[in-house]
Amino acid sequence: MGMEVNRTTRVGKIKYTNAWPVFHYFHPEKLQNSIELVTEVPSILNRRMLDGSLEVSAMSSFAYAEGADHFMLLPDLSVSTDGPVQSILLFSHKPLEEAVNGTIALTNTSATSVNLLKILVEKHLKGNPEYFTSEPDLEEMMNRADAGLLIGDHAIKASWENRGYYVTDLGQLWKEWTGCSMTFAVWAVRRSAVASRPKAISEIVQAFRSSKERSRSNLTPIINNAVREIGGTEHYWHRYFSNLCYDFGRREQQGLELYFKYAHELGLLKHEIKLQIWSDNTLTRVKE
Ligand SMILES: C=C(O[C@@H]1C=C(C(=O)O)C=C[C@H]1O)C(=O)O
Repeated sequence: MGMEVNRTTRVGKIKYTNAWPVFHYFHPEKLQNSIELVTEVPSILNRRMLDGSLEVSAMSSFAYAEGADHFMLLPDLSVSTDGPVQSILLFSHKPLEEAVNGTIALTNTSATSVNLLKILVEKHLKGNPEYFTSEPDLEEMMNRADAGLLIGDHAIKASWENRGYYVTDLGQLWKEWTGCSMTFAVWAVRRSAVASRPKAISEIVQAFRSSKERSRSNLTPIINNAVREIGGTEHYWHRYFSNLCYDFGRREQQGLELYFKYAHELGLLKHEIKLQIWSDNTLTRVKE
């Protein structure tokens, strides 16, 4: 067939610091294919991937599963932790065991973490709370609820303020309960884009992977940006970024599969999910 038409590919970037290493050296203007970068909180990127107004995005792993028929995962990319994450935090007035039978406010910026909380509460802690969705404003949440869930930089900033709340790190609780790692974000591509612009997708995947590798070899520029834009100390951000895993290997995939299995058992996901990962020869298979 003829040449691929160079249409603009819309790519979503997570607004939170946790995704920075994969985006720090991702420079759309240096790529051959035309790219428009959209920076938003995860819940908005999720919606735009589902409605087709983005072709490629970092997004909530839970939202990938909801739209798995339309998506493929990009290889070797995720935001995961094998234990505490420091930025997925449930703040509560009372100890966790009591809070899980009260009222819980959920940030409207997340998909993975709100469902992770539901899994942990129902399956592990045997709680039965009432949930409501809220703007990510801790004070507002704690005025109205027994506990509040924040993610990303909202959680990080709240954790620095220490208002005497109990704090539960969901990455840590998941690890204690299952022994598994947890994948909060994945990078996905719409299948329609795999078919219509394979070269652009290849180039984008390469650019993400090389940004990740470059960031890994020297975190200093990213740490400095975080101190300047969010606050906190170099020491804090060094620990934060070194603790996050940006790969998507066997261990991360197993943890995510378990999360999807539990989500399906609780009726949070309609279908069982099989991870489908894009590769450079995906197109030949899609065409068959
Ligand atoms: C580690 C984090 O993971 C984020 C959590 C997400 C979610 O809960 O849906 C989505 C994307 C991730 O970047 C975080 O926000 O702190």
